[in-house]
Amino acid sequence: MILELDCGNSFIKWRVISVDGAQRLFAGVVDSDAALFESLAAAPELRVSRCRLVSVRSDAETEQLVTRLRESLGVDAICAQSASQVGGVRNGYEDFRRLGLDRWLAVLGAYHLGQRACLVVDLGTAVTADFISADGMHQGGFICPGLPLMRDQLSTHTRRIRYDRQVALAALQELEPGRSTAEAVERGCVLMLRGFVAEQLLQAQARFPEGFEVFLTGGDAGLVQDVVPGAQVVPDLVFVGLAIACPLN
Ligand SMILES: Nc1ncnc2c1ncn2[C@@H]1O[C@H](COP(=O)(O)OP(=O)(O)O)[C@@H](O)[C@H]1O
Ligand SMILES: CC(C)(COP(=O)(O)O)[C@@H](O)C(=O)NCCC(=O)O
Ligand SMILES: [K+]
Repeated sequence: MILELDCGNSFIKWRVISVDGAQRLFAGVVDSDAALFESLAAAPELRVSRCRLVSVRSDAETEQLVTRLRESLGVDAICAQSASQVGGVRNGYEDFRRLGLDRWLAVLGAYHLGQRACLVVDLGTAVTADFISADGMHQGGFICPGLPLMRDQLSTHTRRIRYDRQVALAALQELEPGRSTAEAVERGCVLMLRGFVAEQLLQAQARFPEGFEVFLTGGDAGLVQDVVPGAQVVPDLVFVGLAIACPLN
């Protein structure tokens, strides 16, 4: 079994696939290393022989996780590294090492699945958009705060924006103008995300007149899905790229 990990700024997405990659055996989302090892311990008949991961966390945090994986599962995790080119895809950053590794893998995954020009939007702690031309050139992208950062900034920097999490979830049942603080903030922030995605779509239309594929991923992809009716929502997009960047044979 192969253990795959996508360590974002807020959550670790993990999954266990069969060695031939054909089956997804276990999967989960956890908010800490400790919770990851609890989940793995609870997976019945787990036999991990290989492990690969991508992390946008600090080197120290990533090394700590790799050490713990070695101690508890006996596997040496392979970590995705920056590259100026993988297969037919070229990194468009001035310094390719600066492009977030999750973005790079999502770009690799999208181009592999789409086989033509692509727009990739990843909605997590931050929201990122990346453009790839039909011939595999990553053209750069945009970064803005994601939903959790937007709402946290509002509550941190105001005196009277306060509401609890349960109310927040209920507020997102619809997007009419809010009649409470929770509704006004939650819906306002979701509209920011949707507006951002709509703008990326316009940019892609101008950039790729011959046509393009749109990929949405990240924990909040569902909130913007209907802004781009033809979009493919691929929660595992980073893992698709991880398999390309870190082949195990
Ligand atoms: N089951 C879930 N677990 C965690 N976050 C979720 C879930 N479903 C939706 N979300 C949303 O996804 C966001 C995190 O997305 P994610 O792509 O995991 O972020 P990151 O890669 O930055 O850690 C959360 O802030 C939350 O709004
Ligand atoms: C932009 C990000 C913070 C997104 O992280 P995430 O929301 O997935 O946790 C991450 O890709 C990152 O740290 N990038 C480095 C900066 C850059 O891509 O230019
Ligand atoms: K992201």
